[in-house]
Amino acid sequence: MSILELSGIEKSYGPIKVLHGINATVEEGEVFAIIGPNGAGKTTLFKVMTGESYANAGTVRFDGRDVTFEPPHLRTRAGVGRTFQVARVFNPLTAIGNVIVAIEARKKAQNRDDNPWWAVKPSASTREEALHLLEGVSLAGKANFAATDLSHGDRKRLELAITLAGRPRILMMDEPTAGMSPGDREQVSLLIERIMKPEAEGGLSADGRKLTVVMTEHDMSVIFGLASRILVMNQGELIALGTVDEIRNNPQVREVYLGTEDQTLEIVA
Ligand SMILES: Nc1ncnc2c1ncn2[C@@H]1O[C@H](COP(=O)(O)OP(=O)(O)OP(=O)(O)O)[C@@H](O)[C@H]1O
Repeated sequence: MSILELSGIEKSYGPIKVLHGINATVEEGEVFAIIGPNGAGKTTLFKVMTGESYANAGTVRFDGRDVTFEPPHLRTRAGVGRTFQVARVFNPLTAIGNVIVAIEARKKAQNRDDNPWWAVKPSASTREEALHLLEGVSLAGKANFAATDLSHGDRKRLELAITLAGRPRILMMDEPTAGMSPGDREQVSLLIERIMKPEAEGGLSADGRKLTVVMTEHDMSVIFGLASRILVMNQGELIALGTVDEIRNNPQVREVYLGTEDQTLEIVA
């Protein structure tokens, strides 16, 4: 079943049109990657999906509901989680403190409780859930570190735990491996594969279903290792949408993005 549907998405900045009628659906449980050269419109399309930017024409549906003009915080509440190129964590708190606040925020939203979060004393079950999430992203050993003392990679792990605390149905990841070494990138790929699984299978998806992931990413080995399907953009147009093999063998994609050198493709083979 489609969890996200984009129909006829157009977007302009002033007189300049940067998205030209994008149609695509994201299926539940898949890793859907958006790739393309610099300036192709990937980030703009991603923001239209998260609500950080609104389309000038077309519709965005999440779980069958029209969310085209719904702001990000309401989409988050409905199950759209989001991570950023530079991890957004709350520096004054510890790692576990960050996750506790996110869990309490979710519970408050569920209970429609307007008490300020700082009045909350976390329950034992909240602490347990926070630790479980930190374990899931391999950060339990640093639960009591101040967020500000964590490395770049660990901050990304923490941001992931914070986002998962909201129990999203779809996880929108903007370049999850940005600024990482090749070894760290591989770790992140393995982590994404693992956390997507339902909890019963050792993952962190809380509702028994596989989590859906949408990502923009420049590292082709990450994309080709993880993606179920890939959307390729060029100059605001969707030029291809298909499986890894279909995209790797698409002559237009090779010409505008992957390169025609066999060497380029061997690296990611
Ligand atoms: N806020 C903005 N105002 C005006 N033009 C913008 C704005 N944001 C993006 N653009 C333009 O829209 C086009 C698409 O940009 P976008 O950032 O979506 O591309 P991208 O594929 O994500 O690029 P990159 O890989 O470099 O991040 C570019 O020409 C860019 O200059």
